[in-house]
Amino acid sequence: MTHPLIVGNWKMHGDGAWLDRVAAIAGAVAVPQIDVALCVPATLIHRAATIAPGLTIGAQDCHWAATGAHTGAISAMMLREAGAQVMILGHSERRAAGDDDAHVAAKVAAAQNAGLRVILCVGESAAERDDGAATARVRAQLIASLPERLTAGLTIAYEPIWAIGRGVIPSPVEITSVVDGIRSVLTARNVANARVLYGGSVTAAATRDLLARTDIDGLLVGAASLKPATFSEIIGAAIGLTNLDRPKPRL
Ligand SMILES: O=C[C@H](O)COP(=O)(O)O
Repeated sequence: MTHPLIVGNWKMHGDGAWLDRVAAIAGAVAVPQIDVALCVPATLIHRAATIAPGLTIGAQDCHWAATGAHTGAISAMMLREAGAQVMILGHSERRAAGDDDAHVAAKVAAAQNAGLRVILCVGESAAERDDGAATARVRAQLIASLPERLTAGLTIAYEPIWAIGRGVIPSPVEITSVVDGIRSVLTARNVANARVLYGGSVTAAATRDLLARTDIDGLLVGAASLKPATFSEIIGAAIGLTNLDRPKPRL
């Protein structure tokens, strides 16, 4: 039986008052048959990891250098020391803010060197989808976003940019094509055991259909992770599916 991985991404939401939400989410995941991570703003990582030791706390970005004159930046090792165990990298919102594939690859290397498990995001734009180029685009982006040396603990999140925060989810055929493309890249890089997540407008209602697919190992959840009740519903739906016969345990 595969353990689905559900990752919440709070993006730039949350202050100290939100630690109650962290505690509530931690309470919903105290079961062994599912992996849940919550990627909070950097300012909350230490406090979240302290109050919810049973919940995997993650970061959302890092600098690619281990140390140096980079005013305002935070290294992967600093985030790990604060309590992060996983790191989202290459999110389309970071790419839109200036990260290119080479930056992302360097950050993946930095995070892995710091001992963090990486959730590497890839996804096509609306125009690329309309051109029928989604799979080719995502494959190319993934190839260019992977560093030369990879260690274990890599997860890829397929997040079509046009589906993020829009209330739309790609068709099963579209997801199959892109996820197959992602897995072919991973196989070529000898990381075929990596998990592949889907992200983009995930809701509790959509969770069952998405996780019933055998090619998706979990979900990256944005807006629906902000409210513990909603996120717990998603987690609950995922737990309910762990009794299904999912043939390919990964990780
Ligand atoms: O990292 C999460 C994604 O950007 C999805 O966000 P969303 O669930 O609000 O569409």
